[in-house]
Amino acid sequence: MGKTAGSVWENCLKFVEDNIQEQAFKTWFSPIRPIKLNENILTIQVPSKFFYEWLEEHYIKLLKIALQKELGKEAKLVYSIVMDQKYSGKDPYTVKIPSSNREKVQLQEIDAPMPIDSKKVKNPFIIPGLQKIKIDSQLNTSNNFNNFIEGETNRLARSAGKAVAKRPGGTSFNPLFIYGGVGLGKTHLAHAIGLEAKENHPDKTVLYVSTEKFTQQFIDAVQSNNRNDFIHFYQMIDILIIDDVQFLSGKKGTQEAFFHIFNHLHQKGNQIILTSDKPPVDIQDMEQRLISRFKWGLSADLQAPDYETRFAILKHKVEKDGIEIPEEVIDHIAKNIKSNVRELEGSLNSIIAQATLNKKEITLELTQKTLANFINNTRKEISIDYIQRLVSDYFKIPFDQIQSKTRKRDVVQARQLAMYFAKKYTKASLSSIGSQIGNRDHATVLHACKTVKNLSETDKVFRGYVEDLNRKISVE
Ligand SMILES: Nc1ncnc2c1ncn2[C@@H]1O[C@H](COP(=O)(O)OP(=O)(O)OP(=O)(O)O)[C@@H](O)[C@H]1O
Repeated sequence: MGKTAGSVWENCLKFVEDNIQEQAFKTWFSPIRPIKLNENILTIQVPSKFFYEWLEEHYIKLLKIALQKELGKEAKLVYSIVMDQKYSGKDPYTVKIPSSNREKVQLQEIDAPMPIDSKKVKNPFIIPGLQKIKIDSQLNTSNNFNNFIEGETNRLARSAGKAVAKRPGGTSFNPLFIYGGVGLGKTHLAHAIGLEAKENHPDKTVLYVSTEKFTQQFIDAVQSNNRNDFIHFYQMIDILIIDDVQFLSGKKGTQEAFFHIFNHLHQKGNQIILTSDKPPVDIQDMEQRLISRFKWGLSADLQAPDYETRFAILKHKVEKDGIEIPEEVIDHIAKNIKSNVRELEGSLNSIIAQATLNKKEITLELTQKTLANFINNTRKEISIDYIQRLVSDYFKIPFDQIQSKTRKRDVVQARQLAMYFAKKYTKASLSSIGSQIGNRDHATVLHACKTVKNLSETDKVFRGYVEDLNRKISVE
């Protein structure tokens, strides 16, 4: 009977087994599947790129001897990476991706196996048949460095991002942890780093994913028994960008999977970029081992832009869009809209819209009027009712419980927070706040405000609640 891929590989394994430790053999050789024999060329399937690199580094000489014993001096080896451990037997060049990723990340086709041209093969043993997996990086090209305006408040994060894009994995900024409040440019910067890294290193795989999507993919993978495939997939990425990691909070399973991915990538010197709305230590319900890893590299914050940066951002935007606006208008917006860049852009857009709709010129007067409306509109929804609903939603405590007389500890705490924020964000009097939140008197409201203040100073977890809620309310 003629030789088959199976019989050749079986004999190779016997030889390898006699020459290495049992444990190493089990780890590195048992998962390999022989898939094709074409004259003196054997194709084997390995479960990941990492796996292939390990074989190359540690066992290639042994493999060569083993294979030459079977197929003669001209023996050659081709690797095929198949994510799904169970090789389907249909098409050796198909990289199987967990269905969750296939749909959501839109992992694309792999490179077709390179034609085997022995004259071009540099390594006389290995045929360059290793498939490279192409993935869609999910990067938004409009969020690049060219239109990310530099200023005092983002300088460190921006230059760290630039350094990472130049030498991904090669700086001590691994992971690069970018944090800051809403609308301050975390996502924009993360995309910019990814885009520039891709441009500098076209051979590297870059992937941007939001934590929400990552979590959903993980849930899908678990449900379809593809947990390992999910982890292997992410372990292949050279530059992994995960946005809003604070949303991993409380998600134990996803945190665990991410821990394995993080360790693997970090160990290999692959770059990890994370964004969050708060610094690592302030993320609640996050495994300590992850928090400590987040701090391994560089944590850089983005703060609310100062006047000069706000001015420069507005100026850049109008110039880019080819809109003529007097400098005093830009100055007026930059002086009045201070909270974040999203709001800054929003206010500029409403001024442009007003002028266009009414066929008017953009003047200081029109700007003042529009801005007054804009500020009113963005603040309009902050009513006591709105605050109560937000608090009820945040703590998952039914609205009517907050309104009730119950003295249950968590409800009391939620009620006190609602009172505190009602005092902070509305013009209502203490007694009016009390009557709208559980029909209490003004002394109760006063007591609630003091309690919240005191607890924020002494209790870190509680302070986290206050900051989270504050952020949520002030965005609206
Ligand atoms: N330095 C900057 N220069 C130019 N545009 C900026 C800058 N910072 C932020 N922006 C713009 O502001 C808007 C909000 O930024 P982005 O979405 O990146 O914020 P974020 O911090 O990720 O917010 P969130 O916490 O809501 O996710 C985007 O349109 C972004 O392009």
